[in-house]
Amino acid sequence: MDKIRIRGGRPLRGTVTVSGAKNAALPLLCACLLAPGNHQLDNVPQLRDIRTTLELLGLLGVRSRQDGHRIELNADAIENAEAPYELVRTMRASVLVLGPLLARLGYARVSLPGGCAIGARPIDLHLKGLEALGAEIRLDHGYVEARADRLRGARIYLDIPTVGGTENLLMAATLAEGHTVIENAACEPEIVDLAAALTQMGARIEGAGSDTIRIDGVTRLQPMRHRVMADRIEAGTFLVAAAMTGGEVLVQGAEPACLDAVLSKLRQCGALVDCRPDGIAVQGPDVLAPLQIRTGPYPAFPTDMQAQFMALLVRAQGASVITENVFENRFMHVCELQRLGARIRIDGRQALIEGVPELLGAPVMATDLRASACLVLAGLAAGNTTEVSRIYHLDRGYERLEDKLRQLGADIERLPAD
Ligand SMILES: CC(=O)N[C@H]1[C@@H](OP(=O)(O)OP(=O)(O)OC[C@H]2O[C@@H](n3ccc(=O)[nH]c3=O)[C@H](O)[C@@H]2O)O[C@H](CO)[C@@H](O)[C@@H]1O
Ligand SMILES: C=C(OP(=O)(O)O)C(=O)O
Repeated sequence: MDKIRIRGGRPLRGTVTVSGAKNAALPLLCACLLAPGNHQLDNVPQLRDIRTTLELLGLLGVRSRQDGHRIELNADAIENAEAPYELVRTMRASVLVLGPLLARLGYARVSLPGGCAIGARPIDLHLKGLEALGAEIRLDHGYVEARADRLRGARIYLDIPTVGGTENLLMAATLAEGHTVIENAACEPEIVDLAAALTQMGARIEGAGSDTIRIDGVTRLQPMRHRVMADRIEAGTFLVAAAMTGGEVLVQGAEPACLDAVLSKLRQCGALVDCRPDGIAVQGPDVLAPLQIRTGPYPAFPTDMQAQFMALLVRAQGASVITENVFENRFMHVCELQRLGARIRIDGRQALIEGVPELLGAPVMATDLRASACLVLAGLAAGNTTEVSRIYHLDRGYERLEDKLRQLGADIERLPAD
């Protein structure tokens, strides 16, 4: 398995360009199942999760061609409605084929994704919502089997504003008969991006980005042509990297409007943040101030940035508290940060971080996507050498992270498996 080796202690400087958002591209690719014809998606990041999704869509009968960051897909013939365990277990977002398959074919069989490192992550709300739309759902040997001759519009209240659940139901409702209202919907920018693409396909949607989404079903949709939004989490990761190394970086293409909570915390820790027409520039402070962070559904502070901020706060001057409200087990990076000398105590959903003046490099192991990013960032700020193993997690969600960091002056290299 590949590793990343970092020799830390260099401030990052320069310009880096943000890629398309993984979490927008995945539902957009699944949305292609809704309409026959030739779809085109631009600004798709080159990531392992994207390759897995294309493999899954291929199994279902979608033909695709990738040219750099453009993907063309043809969804004329959906021959198969089954998403197998082997693929779903490697990428939970595969469950996003459920709504579109059901809406288009009236049937879908999708493996239950199961838990993952950061939490149990059930899909009960996706299933309840589809049942409200008239689907008959059966669980059979770890698979969800869903059937409906034609979905019918309904009023759906989500107990939790689930991102994937909102996306699955939004896609399904576009082809349902009549009016659907999703209440307590997730408001994440990726949902706005998906709704924009669906609207361009002919769907009738109002309120995406708010907690109430209204959909008037149509009988057919046209293929999409869409440019995937910029990745706000990748952008945030570079901003944190610059701030914690005392560097100065412009993240080109970053959208400040999607990053309010993150930018506010960067300013509170002492960084200078400048939102410019071409992106966001950040200059790190000499001394990092401690922070109180509480993660939550958008527009609150994103759980996907929690681990990266912890890497920053371990060197702040004073005590910080991070409360993780979205996932019950998203502190797996803590014991690895401790190997570098961090002083962190976990108390339930809270991490209490006592800043230390310096970290010292060590071998560490990545456990999930953002934990990997956190360890790479910590390695950039630590003295000596840090080696991060199991970086396949990183490749799920960051496009050429080590190349982009090297371009900013980091001493970082990928070591191929022995
Ligand atoms: C591909 C993608 O976009 N992934 C993002 C998406 O994941 P994902 O869509 O899986 O996250 P959800 O918003 O669904 O999960 C939020 C919380 O709701 C719970 N829940 C969810 C669905 C359900 O049916 N029942 C239930 O209890 C989950 O266990 C979790 O505790 O949003 C998360 C929260 O911003 C991000 O961390 C992920 O990066
Ligand atoms: C948790 C994440 O992704 P996924 O939902 O694909 O596991 C993430 O992007 O941080």
